[in-house]
Amino acid sequence: MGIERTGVLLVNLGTPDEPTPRAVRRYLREFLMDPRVVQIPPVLWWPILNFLVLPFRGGTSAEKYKQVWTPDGSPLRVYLERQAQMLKGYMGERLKVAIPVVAAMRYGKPSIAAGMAELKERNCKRLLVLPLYPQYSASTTASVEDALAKAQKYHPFGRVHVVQDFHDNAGYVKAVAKNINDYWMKHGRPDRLVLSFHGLPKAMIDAGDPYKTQCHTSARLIATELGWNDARTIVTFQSRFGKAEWIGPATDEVLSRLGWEKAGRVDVACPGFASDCLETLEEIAIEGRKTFRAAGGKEFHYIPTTNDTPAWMTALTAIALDSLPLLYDR
Ligand SMILES: C=CC1=C(C)c2cc3[nH]c(cc4nc(cc5[nH]c(cc1n2)c(C)c5CCC(=O)O)C(CCC(=O)O)=C4C)c(C)c3C=C
Ligand SMILES: [Fe+2]
Ligand SMILES: [Fe+2]
Repeated sequence: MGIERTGVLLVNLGTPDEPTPRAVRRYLREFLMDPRVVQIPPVLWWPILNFLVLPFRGGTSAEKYKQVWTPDGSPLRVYLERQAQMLKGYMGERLKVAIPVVAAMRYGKPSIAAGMAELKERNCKRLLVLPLYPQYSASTTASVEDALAKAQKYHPFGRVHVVQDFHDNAGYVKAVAKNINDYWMKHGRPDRLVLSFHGLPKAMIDAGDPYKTQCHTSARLIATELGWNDARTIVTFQSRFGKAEWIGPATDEVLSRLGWEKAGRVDVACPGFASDCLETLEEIAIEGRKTFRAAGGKEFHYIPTTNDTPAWMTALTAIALDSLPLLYDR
């Protein structure tokens, strides 16, 4: 069987349908009941989540989502849909055959099962899955695999290949570095560059998750590409959730210290996110700036992620094309 019967599923984490406490609770309930994400036995965790976490977090989180919501919806979903459209166009140009590309979310809508159903309807027999997580984690990549395995029962494909990560892919590294450099060409260079990745509970790393090592490798490669692989570049981890110990150093603590030390201009980029979302636009661009300035820092810049920039879409196309031969008959 050739390439023409292959469909591509472009997957990201998921986001609420609306910036309301109800919609946010619904989304967080699905997300935080995933045993790959919260590894507390469900009988203990379910009441904690539903009676202690969601009643409060639903409201505070909805307020945060309101600050970044666009007229077309949540930034994560808007970018995912644009990325899927562009990937389809770029792949079609390179392959000279149009193959379907469908966007899906691990939590919320459009679901992975719905994406698979759509590709089956379009007569696809094989599936290339591209999770938009540059660094592998069981909490993200493996969780997408869980959802695929579950949906395979209803929407079976003859063969499925899941891209595991692309943390050291040359196209990814160059696209992130170019994005930062393009920003610097317009706005000048900082004194410090903070590369902030989403955090993870330390226990997951101790259990063998390669995520932290992959983040550090990506950061080193990106900084080297920029000619900044030295003390000016600092790797941090953001978005701590819950009471357990998370990997560090924590982004907010480092921003506080840099402000307090009068370190000069600080730019933050988030190479672990393939598009802007709540965690970059609210937590870094809004809250991170406040933290830095409250500590006495003066100049703070948030550098947007690669989103739908041509360099990133070209790199993503190359990542997809590199994996496609695994789905041909050889
Ligand atoms: C980029 C990779 C991500 C990893 C690894 C990850 C792990 C992880 N996240 C939580 C808890 C939350 N994450 C939330 C939002 C969120 N997380 C990622 C990505 C990763 N998460 C993204 C892209 C987003 C943004 C979604 C959006 O709608 O824009 C949230 C929800 C927001 C909030 O209430 O603060 C939570 C909660 C855990 C526990 C975890 C690892 C175990
Ligand atoms: Fe997260
Ligand atoms: Fe957050």
